Amino acid sequence: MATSLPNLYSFPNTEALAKQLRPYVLRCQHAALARHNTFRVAVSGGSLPAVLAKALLADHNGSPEDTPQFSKWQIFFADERAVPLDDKDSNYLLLKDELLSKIPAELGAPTVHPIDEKHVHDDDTQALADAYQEDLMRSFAAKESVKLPIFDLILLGCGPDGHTCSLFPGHELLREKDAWVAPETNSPKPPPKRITLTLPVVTSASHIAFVATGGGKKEILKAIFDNEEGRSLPSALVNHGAGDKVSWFTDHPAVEGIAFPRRGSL
Ligand SMILES: O=C(O)[C@H](O)[C@@H](O)[C@H](O)[C@H](O)COP(=O)(O)O
Repeated sequence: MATSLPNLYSFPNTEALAKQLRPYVLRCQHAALARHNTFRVAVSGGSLPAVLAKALLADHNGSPEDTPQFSKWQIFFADERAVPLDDKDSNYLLLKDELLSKIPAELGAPTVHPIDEKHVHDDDTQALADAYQEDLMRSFAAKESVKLPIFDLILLGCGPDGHTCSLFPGHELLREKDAWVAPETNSPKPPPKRITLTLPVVTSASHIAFVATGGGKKEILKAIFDNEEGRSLPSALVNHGAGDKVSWFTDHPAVEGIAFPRRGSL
């Protein structure tokens, strides 16, 4: 467990949030490119892709610090539903519609790692998870074997029940220690069959950012940040496991009444 605390940022609205998310992501990009000339990032579904697009596709000033170098990005999915890539429930399709299809040619094209469609209709979702884990192993381990993949950045949402990725409250999967990617066959949020990065992979990332907006998140964020009983919620477990590597990008309605100290800017 980390001894440091997560950073909780709060902004008046999604536009202001996106303006701050941009330099945060680009700082992670520059640090990663300096270290290994590639930027490995994992993204969730839900409302995140739209906010990320707002941040990254905004007008830019052309300086290297303010420019996404998408040709050096490798984009993975923090979780994905067991559906074909053109299904309306696919997180890949969501990201494609919101962001990938709108990247101007001069910013380059990222390498995207979708799930292997040939396993989406298997009765057992394990094969889909295994195939994705093999993709991660090829992408992260190169020649030598690594214990865990270290993402440069993982971008997450937080559900109204405190779930993140497809890690749901009380599910056995929260105790997974060995697998990098695991199946979830009983998701309370439809569709039920999914794959997800596991908690050790999430907390090992260099940077982890949550985006959570709207008054509908107020109760659960209070439980995560202020209440002892919220400690076992999946999003709180990420906070406890990764400490100040975690940054929460919220709007004011989502954190109304929360005692945990907030920061106004990065
Ligand atoms: O595929 C999924 O269902 C998502 O990855 C999921 O984990 C999402 O991030 C949260 O449910 C928050 O969603 P919102 O941002 O839409 O509230």
